[in-house]
Amino acid sequence: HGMKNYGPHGETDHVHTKETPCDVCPRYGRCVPKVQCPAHVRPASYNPSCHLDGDHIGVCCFTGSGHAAESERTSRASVSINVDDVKISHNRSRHKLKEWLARSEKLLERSSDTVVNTSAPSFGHHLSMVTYDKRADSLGRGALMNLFAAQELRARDALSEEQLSLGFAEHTDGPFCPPTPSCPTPPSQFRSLGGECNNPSIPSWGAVNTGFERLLPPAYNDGVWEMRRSTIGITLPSGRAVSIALVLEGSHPSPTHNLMFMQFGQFVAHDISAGVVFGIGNGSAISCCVGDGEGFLPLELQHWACAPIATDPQDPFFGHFRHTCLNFVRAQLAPASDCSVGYAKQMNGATHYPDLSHLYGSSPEKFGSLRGPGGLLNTFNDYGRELPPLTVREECLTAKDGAACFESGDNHGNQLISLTVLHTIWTREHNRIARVLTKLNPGWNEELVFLETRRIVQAEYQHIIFNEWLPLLLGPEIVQMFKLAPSAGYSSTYDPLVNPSLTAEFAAAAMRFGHSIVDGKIQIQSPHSHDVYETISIPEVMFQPSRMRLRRFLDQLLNGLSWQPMQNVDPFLTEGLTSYLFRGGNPYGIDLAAINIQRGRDYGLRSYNDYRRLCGLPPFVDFSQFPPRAAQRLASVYNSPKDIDLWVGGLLEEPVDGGILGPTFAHIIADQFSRLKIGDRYFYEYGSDVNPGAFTSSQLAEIKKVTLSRIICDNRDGIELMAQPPDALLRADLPGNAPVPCESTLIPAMNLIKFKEQ
Ligand code: HEM
Ligand SMILES: [Ca+2]
Repeated sequence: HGMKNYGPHGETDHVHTKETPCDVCPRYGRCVPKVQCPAHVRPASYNPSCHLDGDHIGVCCFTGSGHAAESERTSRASVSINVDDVKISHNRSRHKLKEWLARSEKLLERSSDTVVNTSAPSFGHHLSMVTYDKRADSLGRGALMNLFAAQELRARDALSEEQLSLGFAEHTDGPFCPPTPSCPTPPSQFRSLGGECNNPSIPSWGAVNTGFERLLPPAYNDGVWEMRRSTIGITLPSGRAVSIALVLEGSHPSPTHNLMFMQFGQFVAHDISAGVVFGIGNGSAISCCVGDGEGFLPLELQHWACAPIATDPQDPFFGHFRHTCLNFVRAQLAPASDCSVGYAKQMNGATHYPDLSHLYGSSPEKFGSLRGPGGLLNTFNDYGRELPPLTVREECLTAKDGAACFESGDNHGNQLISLTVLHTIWTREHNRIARVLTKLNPGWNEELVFLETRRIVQAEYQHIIFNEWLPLLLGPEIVQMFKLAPSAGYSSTYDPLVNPSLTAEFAAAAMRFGHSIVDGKIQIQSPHSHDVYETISIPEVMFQPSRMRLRRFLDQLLNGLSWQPMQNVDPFLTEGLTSYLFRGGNPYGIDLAAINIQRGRDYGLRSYNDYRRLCGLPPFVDFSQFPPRAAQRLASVYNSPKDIDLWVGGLLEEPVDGGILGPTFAHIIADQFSRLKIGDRYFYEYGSDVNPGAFTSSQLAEIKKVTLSRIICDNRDGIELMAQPPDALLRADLPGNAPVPCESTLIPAMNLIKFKEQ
């Protein structure tokens, strides 16, 4: 198709290639990929190039391994601010918070206008980002207070723009301090539920309800929280306008990767990244539009978290429904763990680590409701088939009689039926292992069975991410450059100075590449003839997983995910996401592309060019540097190439060798998973020198035999799925990947005997 050469030119140019790279960095500098050294993009920063492993070129970095703002804070002298200024700012921000909460309360009096109807598509959006964790709310309020203090100090010029953006504001504690987690000594052998107590010196790193960090300082219009504007200070084109111009409808199936690659990706995304939107009253969905989108609510009825997306009355889709407003609610903020004031950081409602927090829950309350007797997870026994427990919340978007929605650790497991299938498979894997361990170790109590099982399942899952999913995503070069491949035995890459936290760039843009690989239709195939039994349009099965109760469905869907190709990563998204997302019983849904773009601005992401520079790629100075069609489309909405949103620019790039993503997304994602490896003390590959819950080397060897195909085989119903392709993430029709019986040695299994206590 004509858009294939949509990508930019000269991607491989490196800014520093002119000089000969150093073999050893001077002054204790560390040689890292450019994306891991934000300092190198600042004028006058000295960062000679150097040799990484293989043929890769990195930069000598002198600012440590922190994210942009943090490294600066520790490497420069702190600036102290007048005590009176600080006191005034605290008082004012307390007052302002009261005012804001009162305004929010008042809107409830007009709830028929200001709260989203539970049958509207926007309600599905709300369900995707809601948290029921009460602590999240109180932390969010504290974060707002600290934010007001920052605004106040900035307005009084007590804090410069630079101090703010680089996190210089040390010794300016805000009015709110989040409680410090108390950690056991010696450290627990098991990961905590909420992710705290992982890093020995900063126990809040990576914990649930903490903020996303950043690769580069944010691009808030006021430096604090206002959404980004164009380089010349005018508002950017509406997210919907960009979506119409650049995100097209079309089907381009991947020649190699299957739909399970997509589904596993979303499963991982939900584990590590969960933005939380502001709610109103007792967690209701805020409405910023009249009705379902007939217009903007008058400002006095708009919640302060509203940032609705304007659509043109001539909109090719929403125009038919006379919609001119797409609902959008800004994401909640999290306070800095050291109480400092600064720019807004959005809250992550998941533990940042890949630890199956969306399966087990990340709060004691949630966990308590999921955990069953005997070290098992609770299940719903549906005539002999184990499914996740039915939820008591009203969560099915079209609540027909007999509709079934399920519980999960993160409350978002019903978003798409194939996601619910993965929740089911992993729930069963936990229970499968718990039963074996109970037999092997009759002396263990329930608690120990549970915790040991969880530790093993988390390790299997981490192994699948690093051993199977990432290589197919990033390609061999980038995997090598970022040291992401599993080692032969223990790995020795742990670095306690690395903050594992997710970056805003990863969560609000790069990892959302996944929306491009979604297919609008899921095909349910017969395992024998590959006849298609049923083609399901995805909006039908969003927050509507009732088919899970059909006896043959789970196996059939798993077969379908193996055979059906995913879509390529490109600027094409299915209308199931861009027009009909969460439509429920409505003739229209919402537009995820427009939402992604608006979310990037909500998070203060900088423009695409800035991240190209960070990754060592040349920025675009003129639209004509893009291939003609992309150039024309970009120029039709953006004023300047400097304004392009990261998610849009990233999707326009041609993939890196052996991977499926363009270089900018690939580097942002590689950096993230490298942090999640080298910054996680409990990473499955670390030995007892680092990891308080280390596996013995023979246990680790068993875990490394596990593949996603093994997990699928061991937890299918065995009604229609008898054979499984050895590589679960590649198309079953690829040479060498033809399905084999689940008993085949081509799908190796671990031997749990190594977990029998001596
Ligand atoms: C049909 C499938 C999918 C649906 C319906 C869906 C829907 C959504 C929605 C509604 C959001 C929240 C948007 C916002 O307001 O910011 C979201 C966020 C996100 N999605 Fe998807 N998504 C799907 C598949 C995927 C896949 C396959 C991936 C990755 C491989 C992915 C990665 C993400 C990420 C990283 C976020 C941000 C999460 C956060 O931190 O809030 N999604 N998605
Ligand atoms: Ca997690």
